Amino acid sequence: MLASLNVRYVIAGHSELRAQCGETDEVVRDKVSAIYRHAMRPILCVGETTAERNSGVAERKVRRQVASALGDRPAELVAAAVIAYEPLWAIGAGVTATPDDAAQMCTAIRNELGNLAGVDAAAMVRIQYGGSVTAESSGALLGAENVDGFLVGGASLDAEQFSTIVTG
Ligand SMILES: O=C[C@H](O)COP(=O)(O)O
Repeated sequence: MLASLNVRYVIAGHSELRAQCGETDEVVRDKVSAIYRHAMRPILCVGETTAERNSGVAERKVRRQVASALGDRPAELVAAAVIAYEPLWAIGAGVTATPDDAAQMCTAIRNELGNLAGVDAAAMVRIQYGGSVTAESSGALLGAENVDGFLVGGASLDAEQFSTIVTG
């Protein structure tokens, strides 16, 4: 149905669905398969909880989410994916990851994509940051290594602010 409406991008693995609707890594992989099967592109959401960050397993968790959804797929499909790194502690929280934190995780994601599909495919993947992005924080975050754009939530409800994020 989405494909027949000319939808091009579909979100999979959003943290709320993972947390509240039992969307496991296996379900996310199946969703991503369905998205590709219908010639659309997945926006794969990944991210860690506060507890996972504090206990030092954040990067391992996020890499596992990426590998589970995109591993063993043709490089051209991996290249067509968008990854949204959305740390759960930042979503709708008014707390934004620092540019350094975002860069560190987005670089780890790019490296994992390189392991899965090669550096050329990995370089083509758009990696977004999501989590309390505002017009004030967007400039510095966009300057962070391997942050290619944003998945904006609350700030998109304010036309002026969203416009500032889009135009820079
Ligand atoms: O899914 C959540 C959004 O992408 C991020 O929402 P937020 O910008 O309100 O934190």
